[in-house]
Amino acid sequence: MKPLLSIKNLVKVYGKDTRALNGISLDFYPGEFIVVIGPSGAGKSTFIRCINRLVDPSEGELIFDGLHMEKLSGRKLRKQRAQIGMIFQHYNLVGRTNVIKNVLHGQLSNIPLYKSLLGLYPYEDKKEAVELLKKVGLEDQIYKRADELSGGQMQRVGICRAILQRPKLLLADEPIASLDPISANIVMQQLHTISIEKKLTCIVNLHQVDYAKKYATRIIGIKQGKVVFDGAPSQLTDEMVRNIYEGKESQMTLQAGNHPVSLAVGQNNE
Ligand SMILES: Nc1ncnc2c1ncn2[C@@H]1O[C@H](COP(=O)(O)OP(=O)(O)OP(=O)(O)O)[C@@H](O)[C@H]1O
Repeated sequence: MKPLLSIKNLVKVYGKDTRALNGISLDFYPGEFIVVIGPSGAGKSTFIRCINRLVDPSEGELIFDGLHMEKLSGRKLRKQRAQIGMIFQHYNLVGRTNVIKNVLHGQLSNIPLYKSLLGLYPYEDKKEAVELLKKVGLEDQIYKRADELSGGQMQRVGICRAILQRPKLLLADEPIASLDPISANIVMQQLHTISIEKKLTCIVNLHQVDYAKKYATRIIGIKQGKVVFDGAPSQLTDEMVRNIYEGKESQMTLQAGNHPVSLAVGQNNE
């Protein structure tokens, strides 16, 4: 199978010497639900933001759907980025705008500016927006201002907006980090269900290893800007989790699904 996204030797250096990503190479395949875990400051957000070029990589290649993302700019970059949905920790909704309009914003890149300013969204988009909102249990909140919703509800709107964009790849940067446990569970469940229904490839940054094990088809562990685990949830033992979060020398190779993967727990990053 051809990867949807192929990342080669990705490096990100902030300023003079903050090496947030230290040579990451990974292939992601259609339909995978990937969860990225790792300690604070490991480079998870930087990694996910390099993929859609919210952060510009310093070195390396990002081949998404056949195009080199790292080489694109202007209209071409916007067009390619429209194929990648993004869910943010702090939702990034327009607070004063109602729920359905926030969801319809997912289609902004596909309709002329004057139409969006006049609120002239295609009927099909409005229909799908309502269907998505029903799916996440927000059918009664459609005309409510976004800033009147709870955090969990806001994130469910964020999911609908990203899905309405009809992306090939969905990125989620700590989607449940600001939520209480009950809302977090609902959001993860809905994100997972919708991704499967829509046959989306998902890359999700999480701090919660239990959620990673519950939902991921594949877990990537990042530490000090390097991949230190790449495998199926069943292969992630408690000791490996400790190693990812604490640091210990060991090196092994695993087979994750159909993809041969190399696993290096706590490898030396110098
Ligand atoms: N805009 C920036 N300018 C300078 N340094 C940055 C910037 N963003 C991140 N960093 C640094 O890059 C490293 C990786 O940060 P990043 O936010 O990617 O990690 P993370 O794993 O997502 O952490 P967390 O789980 O706490 O969000 C850290 O050392 C961080 O301080």
